[in-house]
Amino acid sequence: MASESQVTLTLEHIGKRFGTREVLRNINLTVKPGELVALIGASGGGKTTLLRVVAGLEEITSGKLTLSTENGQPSRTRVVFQEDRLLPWLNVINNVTLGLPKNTHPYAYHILESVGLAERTGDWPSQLSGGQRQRVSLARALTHKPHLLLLDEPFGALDALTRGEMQKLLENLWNTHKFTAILVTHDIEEALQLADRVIVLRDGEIAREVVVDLPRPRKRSDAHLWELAESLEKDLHQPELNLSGEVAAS
Ligand SMILES: Nc1ncnc2c1ncn2[C@@H]1O[C@H](COP(=O)(O)OP(=O)(O)OP(=O)(O)O)[C@@H](O)[C@H]1O
Repeated sequence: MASESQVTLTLEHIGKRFGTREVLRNINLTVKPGELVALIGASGGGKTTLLRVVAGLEEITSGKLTLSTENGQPSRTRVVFQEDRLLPWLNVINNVTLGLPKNTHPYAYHILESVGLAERTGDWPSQLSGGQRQRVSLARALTHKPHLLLLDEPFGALDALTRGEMQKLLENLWNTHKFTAILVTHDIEEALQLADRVIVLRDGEIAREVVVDLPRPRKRSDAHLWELAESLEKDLHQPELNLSGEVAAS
C-alpha cells in the first residue's frame, strides 16, 4: 500500500551552527517524490545533523526547508536510527502500534508480516536478534505510512550477512510503499546498491552528487557499480586541501 500522496523535499541554502561551530553550509538539495537518496561522507561531516534538520529535530540557522505533498496534506516523516529504540516493556506489536489508534492494528500486523515477523508479534525486544529488532523499527516507521523515511545508519550495527538481508528488505519495502527516503550510511556499497543518487557531504557542504542510473536489483559484480564505488572511495579519503590547493600537512 503506497502512501496516499508523495512528498518533495527542498533544501535551499541551509546552514546550521552549534554555537560558533558551523556544521552545515549552503546545502541545496531537492529530493523528488519516491526518490531514495544516500548521504555519505567522513565522520563529523554533518550527515546526522542534516537528517535531524530534515526531521525537524534541529532548527536551521539559515536557509529554507520545504516539504510539500502532492495534495497539500501535511507530510508525515519517520526516522529509523542505528539503535532500534524499542521500548523493552512492550512486545513487538505494542511497540509498532504505540500512539496509533486501534483501527491501524491490522495494518501493523500486515507490515510485520512483510518484514518477516508475523510469528514474533508477541515477543519482547529482548527475545529478538539485532536484525529482527531493526525489522521492528522499520515496521514501526512504516505503520505510520510516512511520506518521507529518514534512515540514520540503520544497519550500521549489524553483521555483514544480516546487513545484506536488511538492504534487500529495505529495497522491497521501498518498491512497495513508494516513500521518499534519505539514507545516511558509511557503506559506499550500500549507498550504491540502494540509492538513486549518492550525495557526498564534506565539512558540512555537498562535495559531490552521483546519479546511480542502474536497474534494480543491482548486481554487486556490475562493472559500472565498481567504478562508481572506487571513485567515491577516493572522494571520501581525499586529504583536506588548503586554500592554495596544496595538501595540508597532517
Ligand atoms: N548537539 C550538538 N552540539 C554541538 N555540536 C554538535 C552537535 N551535534 C553535532 N555536532 C557537531 O556537528 C558536527 C557534525 O556532526 P554529525 O553527527 O552531523 O556528523 P556525521 O557526518 O553524522 O558523523 P558520523 O559519521 O561520525 O556519525 C560534528 O563536529 C559534531 O561534533
